[in-house]
Amino acid sequence: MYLVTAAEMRKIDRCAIDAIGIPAIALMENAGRAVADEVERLQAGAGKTAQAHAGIPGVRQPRWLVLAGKGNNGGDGLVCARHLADRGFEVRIVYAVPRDSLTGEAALQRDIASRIGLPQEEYSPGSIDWTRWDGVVDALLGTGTAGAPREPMASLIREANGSGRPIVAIDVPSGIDSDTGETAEPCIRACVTVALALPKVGLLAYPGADAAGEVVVRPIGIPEAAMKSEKVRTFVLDKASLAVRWGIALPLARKANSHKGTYGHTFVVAGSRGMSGAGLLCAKAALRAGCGLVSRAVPSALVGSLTGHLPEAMLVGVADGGLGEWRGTSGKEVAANASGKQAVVVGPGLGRWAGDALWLRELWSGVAAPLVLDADALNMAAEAVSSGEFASWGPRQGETIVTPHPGEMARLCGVSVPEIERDRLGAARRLAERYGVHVVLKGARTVVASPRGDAWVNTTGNAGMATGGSGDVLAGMIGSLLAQGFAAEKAAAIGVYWHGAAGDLAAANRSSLGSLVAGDIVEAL
Ligand SMILES: NC(=O)C1=CN([C@@H]2O[C@H](COP(=O)(O)OP(=O)(O)OC[C@H]3O[C@@H](n4cnc5c(N)ncnc54)[C@H](O)[C@@H]3O)[C@@H](O)[C@H]2O)[C@H](O)CC1
Ligand SMILES: [K+]
Repeated sequence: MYLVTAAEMRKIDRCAIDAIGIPAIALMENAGRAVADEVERLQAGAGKTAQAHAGIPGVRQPRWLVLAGKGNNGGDGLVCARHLADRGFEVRIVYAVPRDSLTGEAALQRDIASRIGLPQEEYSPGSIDWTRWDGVVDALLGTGTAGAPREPMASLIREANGSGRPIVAIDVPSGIDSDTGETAEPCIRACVTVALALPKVGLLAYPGADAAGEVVVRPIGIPEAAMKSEKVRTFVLDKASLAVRWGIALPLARKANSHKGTYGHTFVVAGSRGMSGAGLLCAKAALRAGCGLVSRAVPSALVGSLTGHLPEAMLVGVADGGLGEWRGTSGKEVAANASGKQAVVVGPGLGRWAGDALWLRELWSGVAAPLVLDADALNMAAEAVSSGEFASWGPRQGETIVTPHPGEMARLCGVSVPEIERDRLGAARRLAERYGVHVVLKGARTVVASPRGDAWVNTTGNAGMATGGSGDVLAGMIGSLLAQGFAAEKAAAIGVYWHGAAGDLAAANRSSLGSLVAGDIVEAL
């Protein structure tokens, strides 16, 4: 499914209205009715509507407040109020603006609401008895939001949040930036957000995702032709998108008539003295993700102690002068060992040493296969970027995937972590386009961005996966998928989705998220 910005939604909307000729008021009617459906569903969960509808004596009507702004989001709210009233709800409309400031379709809906006698008032701080109401519809601000909610709307939002009533937000919770997920102070804290036609980026990206609660996407009658009129390049990374865009489903199919050579050979360059677990997790994840063979390169002094720990993987010792660390090895030799493999993963648990950026450069240009750079390899690359040295590295032969967490991403981009977190999608996209690499920006709602400009926002995973080794597992999985022949964008997207799904499965088997460890994710694959 597409994931859109406010501007993209506006263009799609305009195409449906202006080019195709669907009246705006029809879309608004569908939008308001869809929200009323969700309110009814929520209220039915609370038990009252069903009983009231069944005419059970003594059961009072459900009571909902509709908070309306002056734009089309407010108009959607007024339609919703009308439908709720028709379904037996007691409703009251509270305008956050002077009633006569509504324009266009919203003004029309205001007049309809007046003619059918729906109770309406203009907000004045402190005048609402919130205890009287079962729930609240937030129709204050939608995709036309500019900046933080202004007074008196801001006070109304604070009162609504403080009321403890369930809030159903129309399209987006008022106060979020629909393009980035940034939240203003104040911002509606919804339990359900009904996204109209398509989900907006800010509903998936944190902290907007927290403010949105459960996101329900409802069609409002915008034809597919209008959706396709705008070249949207951002997608929700979920089961449906993988199936629709690429025909991919998990578990990945395997041919009956196949052998280990069919599924490729992953070369893992990871782990060193004191950090050998990173390499183990990475290699094990690669095996569990389905490639035919895994070779694990380690500083040769470690070969003895690591032998037998992961019998399915081969160990390749790289001459290290007896140090057990990568600083004693030659990047050229590592690259030579990688030759003939279908994918190479470099980074987890490497450590850092003087001159390591030059070591990485040998792999950058010496490895022909697709390459995954993670962890310390990213810090080496960041150093090369900031010193200007990276400019001379030139393009690689195979595709490159970088898998930074926000800290590594900030170093790669030469900005602060909050700057990355403010617009994760934008940051990932810019890095991908600038360096011609595929970017996997990790964190809650991992972003996958390709150098062609396409991007995905992941929906799987949980806070239990914020644990040491989780990233090593992901790097190994992506390497494994590359080795199996998936192009970089697919390998990254499938890897990210699957890693999160495995984490969710692993979490379901534990009583607390905090007790999840990276090895559980590997086992859940
Ligand atoms: N997706 C669709 O095809 C449809 C969406 N609909 C709904 O329309 C809104 C977008 O409506 P729009 O009129 O463009 O903007 P808003 O309603 O979000 O509000 C704009 C309104 O509010 C004022 N304003 C802006 N920022 C602030 C602020 N920070 N504080 C106070 N006031 C602010 C501004 O002056 C504007 O007048 C979309 O989200 C859907 O809900 C259609 O109804 C159906 C088709
Ligand atoms: K809203």
